[in-house]
Amino acid sequence: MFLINISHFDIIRNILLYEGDSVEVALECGRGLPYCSLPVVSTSGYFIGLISIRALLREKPTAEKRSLAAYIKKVTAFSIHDNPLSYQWQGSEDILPITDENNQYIGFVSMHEFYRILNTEYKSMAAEYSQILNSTYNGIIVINTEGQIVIYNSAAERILGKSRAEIYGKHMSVITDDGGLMETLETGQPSVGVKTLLNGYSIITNRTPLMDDAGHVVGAMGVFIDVSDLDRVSLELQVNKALASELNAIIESSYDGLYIADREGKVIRVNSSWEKICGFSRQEILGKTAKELVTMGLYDNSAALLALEKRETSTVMLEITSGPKKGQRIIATGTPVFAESGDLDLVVVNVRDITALEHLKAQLDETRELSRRYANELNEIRLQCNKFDDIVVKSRAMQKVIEMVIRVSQVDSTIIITGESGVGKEVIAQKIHLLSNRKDHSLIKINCGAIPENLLESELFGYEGGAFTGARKDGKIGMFELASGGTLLLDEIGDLSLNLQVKLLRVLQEREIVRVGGIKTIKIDTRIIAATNKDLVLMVRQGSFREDLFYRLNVVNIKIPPLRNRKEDLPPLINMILHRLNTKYHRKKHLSSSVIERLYLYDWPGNIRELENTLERVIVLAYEDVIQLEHLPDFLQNNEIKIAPVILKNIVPLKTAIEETECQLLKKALKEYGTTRKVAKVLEVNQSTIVRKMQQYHIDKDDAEEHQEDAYAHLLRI
Ligand SMILES: Nc1ncnc2c1ncn2[C@@H]1O[C@H](COP(=O)(O)OP(=O)(O)OP(=O)(O)O)[C@@H](O)[C@H]1O
Repeated sequence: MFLINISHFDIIRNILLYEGDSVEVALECGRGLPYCSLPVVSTSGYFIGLISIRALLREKPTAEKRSLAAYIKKVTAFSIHDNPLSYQWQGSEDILPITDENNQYIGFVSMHEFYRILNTEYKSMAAEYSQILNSTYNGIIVINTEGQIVIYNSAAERILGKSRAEIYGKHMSVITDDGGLMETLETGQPSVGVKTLLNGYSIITNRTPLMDDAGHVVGAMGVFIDVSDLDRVSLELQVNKALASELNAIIESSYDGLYIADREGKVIRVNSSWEKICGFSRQEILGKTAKELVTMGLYDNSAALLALEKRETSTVMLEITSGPKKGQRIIATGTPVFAESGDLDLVVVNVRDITALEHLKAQLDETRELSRRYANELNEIRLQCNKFDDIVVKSRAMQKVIEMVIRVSQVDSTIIITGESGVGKEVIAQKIHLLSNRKDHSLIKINCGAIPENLLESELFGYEGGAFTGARKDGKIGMFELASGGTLLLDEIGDLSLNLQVKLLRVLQEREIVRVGGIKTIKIDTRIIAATNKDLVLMVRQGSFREDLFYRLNVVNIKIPPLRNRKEDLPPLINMILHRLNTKYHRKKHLSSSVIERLYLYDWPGNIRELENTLERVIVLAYEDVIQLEHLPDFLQNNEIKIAPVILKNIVPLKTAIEETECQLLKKALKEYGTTRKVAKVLEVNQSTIVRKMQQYHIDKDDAEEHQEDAYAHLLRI
């Protein structure tokens, strides 16, 4: 392509003249030939010059032979190696002599032939140049000195969005954005690598002025390199780079040690955690195969190897067998990663220091143990709750009592249970005993008020043989000893004589007894629970109960509120007692709603025992299955029952009694009726009086019930 050689031309070799030839020979030789000139060659074959036949013919013929030498025109021959394209023909000769590099004459080419071939060559060159121009990916525009577009290739059409037909020969100004080509034409200055956005394409332009041999600007060429694809690729590259650095950060920041092996098991990547856990640097292992690492004795097993072999996620426990972490136990999981083709691509191995896991396991075990203990305790509480199935614990006041019972049952401290007759003191003492560690031993109850003093002493302490008249010969063991390991309930403790109070105090202090008539002290392991419906504080004040004994007994005081202060317990109590009685007497009795209402309104001064007795009497005596008002005893038939009598237990100043009565009345009414308006209506006073009285007695509507019991205690203490 574009490489033409003169040897490709039709070289005429055998028409020539020698320098010694005469003019006549030359004329003879040139006759009939289509050439005006002929080459003259020396005898040694060098090219000398050209002879113009026409010039010879113009000469007058003479008789003597004339030498050619005078007519030879010196011209430069064309070397066989010269490029015909660069040949500039300036003379009038019609042949071109050809010589070799040593100026040895070869032949000649007719000028006609020379230009014909050159012309053909130029045409094909032009076509090829055009092809090249149009097939180049870069847009090329060439303008002449006038700024007219003379070259405009297909890529330029694509980039500028204008066809060649529209543009060709037009002034560059037809293109809105000329890419600075006119400027190049004007300044003659090239500019390279200017990036612009042209017609939506990202373009780099190179502008070059076109110069002639004299250095004049004869045009300008602009090359527009479309880098839109490049930009896109570079954007993709940036995204991929960011993704890679993100991945890198994730891998590096992983708490688990990670190493990645290729399909041959060769380690291609390792993170810092892996280095830390295993004690090897990445330089030591990168490029080595999983098998080599085991053979080298770094560790004794390989999850990567296993995953490669099995082609599935595999976990192994391994031990580091060399390096600073020698002896470290590790859990490693190898996960194979497959390419879309299904071929195994990579293995990702995740390692974790098992010591941390073991630590976690220990924590888990501890937590499990803790929850097992809690579950047991919960179970225990549930069991304890079941132990209250046979009694009613509905009201908040009774729930508080039971909570206390559960707590005190776990310790051996002395307890005093106080409350009116029939509220359930003995029941509570039994519960404490049954819930305590002493439950497998006896609970012995002794009523201190029911036995004469001298008898009570020997009952409690026992006696030695012959201690007194009528005493057994071999003596008798007392209640303190009998209840050893168990519980002794001293009921009606308020009825204990002062003499026995001293003795009891000693037992409580020393935890030992001396039998009546004996001298030997006997250690006892008996829990003492005392119970009374008397006001021991008052008795202490009056001197009928020893203060020191009172404090000894009063370590824990369980106060059971009277039934009238916990009416929520009444319906379930009625149900429970009815069920028990119906079973006992094989009846199916139930109460009419008016009876239930009447029972609710009654104050039950004899508490639960009174309720039990009343219901038993009704169940036994009534014929009908549904108990009506008329079946109730007289004291319950009274319609005025709603107006509860004020029970006076002690002599107190009138003003105090009135105030306490008012206070109790208000609290009770508030509890039952809720609003001051309703209370005012029931108590038949103004609402403002109720509000004023509440302020006077510092009554908060919510704690009316809570403080009821304390109010009684306060009243009794006066
Ligand atoms: N919460 C309760 N639920 C069901 N029955 C109860 C409850 N409290 C007490 N009782 C029953 O009430 C009756 C009287 O109880 P308990 O003998 O324990 O009272 P007390 O206070 O010891 O009486 P006293 O002072 O007269 O000795 C018993 O039959 C008992 O079973």
